[in-house]
Amino acid sequence: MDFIDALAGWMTTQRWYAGKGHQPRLRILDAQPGPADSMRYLVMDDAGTLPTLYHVPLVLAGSDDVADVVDSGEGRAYVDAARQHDFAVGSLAEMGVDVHRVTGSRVLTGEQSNTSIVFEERGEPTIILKLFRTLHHGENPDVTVQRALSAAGSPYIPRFFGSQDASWPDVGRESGSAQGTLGFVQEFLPGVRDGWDIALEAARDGRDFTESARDLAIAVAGVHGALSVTLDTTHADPEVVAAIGSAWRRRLRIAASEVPAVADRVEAIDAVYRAALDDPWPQLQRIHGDLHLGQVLAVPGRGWRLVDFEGEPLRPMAERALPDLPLRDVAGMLRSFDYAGAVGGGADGAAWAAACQETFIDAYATAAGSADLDGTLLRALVLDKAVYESIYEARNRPDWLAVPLAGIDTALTFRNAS
Ligand SMILES: Nc1ncnc2c1ncn2[C@@H]1O[C@H](COP(=O)(O)OP(=O)(O)O)[C@@H](O)[C@H]1O
Ligand SMILES: O=P(O)(O)O[C@H]1O[C@H](CO)[C@@H](O[C@H]2O[C@H](CO)[C@@H](O)[C@H](O)[C@H]2O)[C@H](O)[C@H]1O
Repeated sequence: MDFIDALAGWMTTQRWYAGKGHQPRLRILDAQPGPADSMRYLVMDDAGTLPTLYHVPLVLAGSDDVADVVDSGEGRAYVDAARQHDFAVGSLAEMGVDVHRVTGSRVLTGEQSNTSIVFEERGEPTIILKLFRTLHHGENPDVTVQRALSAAGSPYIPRFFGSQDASWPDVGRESGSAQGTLGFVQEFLPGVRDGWDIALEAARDGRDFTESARDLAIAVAGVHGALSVTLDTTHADPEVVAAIGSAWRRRLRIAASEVPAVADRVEAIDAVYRAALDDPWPQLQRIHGDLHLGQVLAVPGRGWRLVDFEGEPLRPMAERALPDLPLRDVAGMLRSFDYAGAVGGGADGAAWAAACQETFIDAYATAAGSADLDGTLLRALVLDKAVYESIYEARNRPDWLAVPLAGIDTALTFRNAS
């Protein structure tokens, strides 16, 4: 088997491989020397509807009797460099971190669309490096937003330590090359649990979660307030509003073509979009962009922290870096309570979710930093999120498709009643 076939075979087994549902068609766009004798392969997959560029650092091991093998032969093997301590520490140093106190490293396991490595200093986990696996031209929003929040002293995110960019050939650009983010480093928060885990347990047991929902709303509003003063904002000119409206409708068309139940509701959903597009809009600003309970971490004794500001994975990267409506994040959290209520399997999941949603909205409205809560706009954004989720679930977790579909019906019923 040649190298490219072996690479394709290995990549499809990785959680971060985004091309689920098709056979990869790979070509190596570039190979750049990395730390600890590694080679960063920048690998284009042309098989999907849009080409995807993957970041695949590999290192040659002297024996083929090793773990994480990508390709092997003649007693040697290419292995995943991300799982090699020397590569990990070398990358950390390249991102500007003093590595003298680092005593160990390990790759985080779990449902991750990137690869995160946790480092110990004197035996204690203190640093986390997130290696982006898909690369895009332009700085990754995760870096732009977390660096700005950290510099502003926001208490609602982990502290930002550094990042690293790379350039690669791109015949589609006038300059002939593209530049984007390979990864970044931040403070590791020990002993955290993510909000999804905690909420699901509470929903299952029918335990009140409104106090946590209130604290979450305060954290989200605090992040919005800090971002509205630290990064660019845009006036919602008619062209900007029209562009966001087109993105809603583009998404609705994709969902309608993949999910019959959405196709049946296109007109009703579009009526809500029309009303929202006719409303006066607030100033647009940077936001989280894919906020849900899985993106918030509870730090023992210190409250909530938001992570993963990369935006929705199904959205084009250029769109994710634009100023947007803070209510998009509010809508994301409201939908997430709905998910936890539905998936938790408690006696009255719907009532559990409704109590969290009500508390979250009330607390957000009065918290420092919050944006104006326009009901029509919020309803459109809740629908847009549920439409996005219907595509996400149809493609990744068909068993859960009923959750966003029920969310769409609730949002439409609410509109008819008002
Ligand atoms: N600063 C941090 N401290 C502790 N754990 C973290 C930190 N950042 C991320 N994590 C853990 O890693 C998981 C995945 O992080 P995330 O940024 O969402 O990665 P991805 O974009 O690959 O999904 C989080 O759900 C959390 O469990
Ligand atoms: O991979 P990411 O965490 O960036 O986000 C994607 O996957 C999420 C699923 O894990 C998806 O979130 C949806 O499911 C959550 C429960 O697993 C739920 O809390 C969210 O409300 C729901 O949107 C997210 O939309 C997707 O972008």
